[in-house]
Amino acid sequence: MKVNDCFVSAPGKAILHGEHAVVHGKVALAVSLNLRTFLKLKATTTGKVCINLPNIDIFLSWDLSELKQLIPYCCAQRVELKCLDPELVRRLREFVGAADGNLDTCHMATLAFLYLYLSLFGSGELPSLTVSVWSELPTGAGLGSSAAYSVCLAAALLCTSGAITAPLREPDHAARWCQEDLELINSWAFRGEMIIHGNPSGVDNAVGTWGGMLRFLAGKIIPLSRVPLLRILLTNTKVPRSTKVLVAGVKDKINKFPAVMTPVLDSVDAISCTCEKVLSDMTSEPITGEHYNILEELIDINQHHLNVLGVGHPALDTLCRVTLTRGLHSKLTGAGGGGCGVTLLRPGWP
Ligand SMILES: Nc1ncnc2c1ncn2[C@@H]1O[C@H](COP(=O)(O)OP(=O)(O)OP(=O)(O)O)[C@@H](O)[C@H]1O
Ligand SMILES: C[C@@](O)(CCO)CC(=O)[O-]
Ligand SMILES: [Mg+2]
Repeated sequence: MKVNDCFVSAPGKAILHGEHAVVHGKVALAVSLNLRTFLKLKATTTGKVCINLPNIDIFLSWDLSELKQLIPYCCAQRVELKCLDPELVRRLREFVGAADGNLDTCHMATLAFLYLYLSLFGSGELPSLTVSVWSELPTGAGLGSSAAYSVCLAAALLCTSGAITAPLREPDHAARWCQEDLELINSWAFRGEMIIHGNPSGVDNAVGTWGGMLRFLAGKIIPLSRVPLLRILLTNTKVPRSTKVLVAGVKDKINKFPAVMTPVLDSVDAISCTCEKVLSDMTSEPITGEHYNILEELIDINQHHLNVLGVGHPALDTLCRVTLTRGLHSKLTGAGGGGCGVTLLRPGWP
């Protein structure tokens, strides 16, 4: 099968408030970054599928004949948006040598690629192609690298399979898909995230798909257009961590102490809603120091909550302490446990 070449990109994100709580049905506020992941898909005649992932040192190729062996297991049922095909996941784990569940998060990227490739092409002829993905985002540092990767894979493979059309180029050369195509991309990116994360809320792939700033609640995505210009400093502690492990740890804590943890999640929800209200006020009335005082206090309270949820790290504590000596307020962003923090900069700072 001969397919067209394709080049796509997707942004990373920062979460202002609501990480972890959003997995448990609470509100999150997130914004896209001008750091992107890029994917180039090239049609080949080698009879192979090759994947080059230089950021995580993975370079693999398979003969189409090997992959065809997996087809009878992948297209029997149309799986629902919110769940993976468990039989295909099991077969793929076996295929990549991780049947015992022993797969590091880097190799989850391979599994996510194969899952999407076989799900989208399994009912027809498998195309021979080479996919290369590279990113400006640090991998596994809280800036949505897994979601940007999954969005790129979903967009390129859907485009190549003919499920969505190649986007029309606008005069400024920024190509855009229609809403329906974006929803399809988002739903397949969510499956990629399910493989890499285990139990994602969907907020990261939503920002990676639509960009801009949005409010996310239980799968519902509301773009926020009335927001003031905020200056946010990103700091990478360079402490490695895995979102999958951190999300599972929070779930365990909630199961162990439901009466203790539920109010914490409710409070994070209220922080997101209060922050959203203040941001909206800042677009309809003159911005004052009081607006910033509230935003800073919300950041401090949320950072304490995230420590209570068990996703802090001494390096993040240091970030908060050091920035506070300059009068600035910081919190972790994304899954925490290391990775990146955000610091709100007041206008005119320093
Ligand atoms: N450029 C990339 N190439 C290949 N795989 C990637 C790339 N970026 C991310 N990944 C996949 O995503 C995993 C990291 O995802 P993880 O969710 O733990 O961190 P994150 O998405 O950067 O942070 P967060 O989820 O907190 O925003 C990597 O181990 C790899 O499987
Ligand atoms: C920790 C988390 O809330 C955000 C990771 O960027 C996980 C998720 O929402 O899927
Ligand atoms: Mg992630």
